Amino acid sequence: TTSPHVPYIRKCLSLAEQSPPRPTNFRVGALLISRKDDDPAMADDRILSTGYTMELAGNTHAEQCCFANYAAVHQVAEEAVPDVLPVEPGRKLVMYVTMEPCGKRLSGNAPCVQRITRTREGGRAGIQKVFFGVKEPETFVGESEGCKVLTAAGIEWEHVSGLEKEILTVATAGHENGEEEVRTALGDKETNIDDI
Ligand SMILES: Nc1nc(=O)c(N)c(NC[C@H](O)[C@H](O)[C@H](O)COP(=O)(O)O)[nH]1
Ligand SMILES: [Zn+2]
Repeated sequence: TTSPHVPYIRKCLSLAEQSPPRPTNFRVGALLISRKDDDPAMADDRILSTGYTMELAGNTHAEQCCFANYAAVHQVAEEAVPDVLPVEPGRKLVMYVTMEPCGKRLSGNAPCVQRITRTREGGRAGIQKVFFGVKEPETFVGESEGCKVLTAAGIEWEHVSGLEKEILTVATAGHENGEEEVRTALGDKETNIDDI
């Protein structure tokens, strides 16, 4: 059976498809959701914001745009998002992203895990769980650190499997040899000698 989270990842994928292809990053989509506790059918979910890579001006990431869009609606700067996220008894905040939030960026800009963990500063509940459809490939920063940082901040995360190939194909559409990158990331190592 497929995970009930797949439709959310698919929605993030449709966001990612709106991202302008670039060789220097991945095309990613993100959703910020308010979820009722003990609602396994997730029937009472509220989508608070969406974002995709380079949706907003500059070298912006999907999660960054998701927060910035929410901030704009609440007339604050993106950095002030933690102050305007809803705090409602019996509900929690979760995030869906096609790709594991970045723990490091070659540009040196603030990584998205930092934007996520800071929602919990000052004793706020903030974002409690992050669901993503694929781990970040090693293309830019090698072994991804995102999940480790989330865990260290007490934020749960879950890899929702099933859409890896689609996610990686969209993510690498602007890359020189995206197909090769996808195969490598999927672990389809070249046929090795003893398989012949
Ligand atoms: N989770 C995530 N969401 C995105 O929207 C995005 N573009 C990436 N990409 C991760 C990748 O590691 C960085 O794109 C490179 O490290 C280059 O860094 P910049 O993007 O130029 O800051 N990751
Ligand atoms: Zn990022």
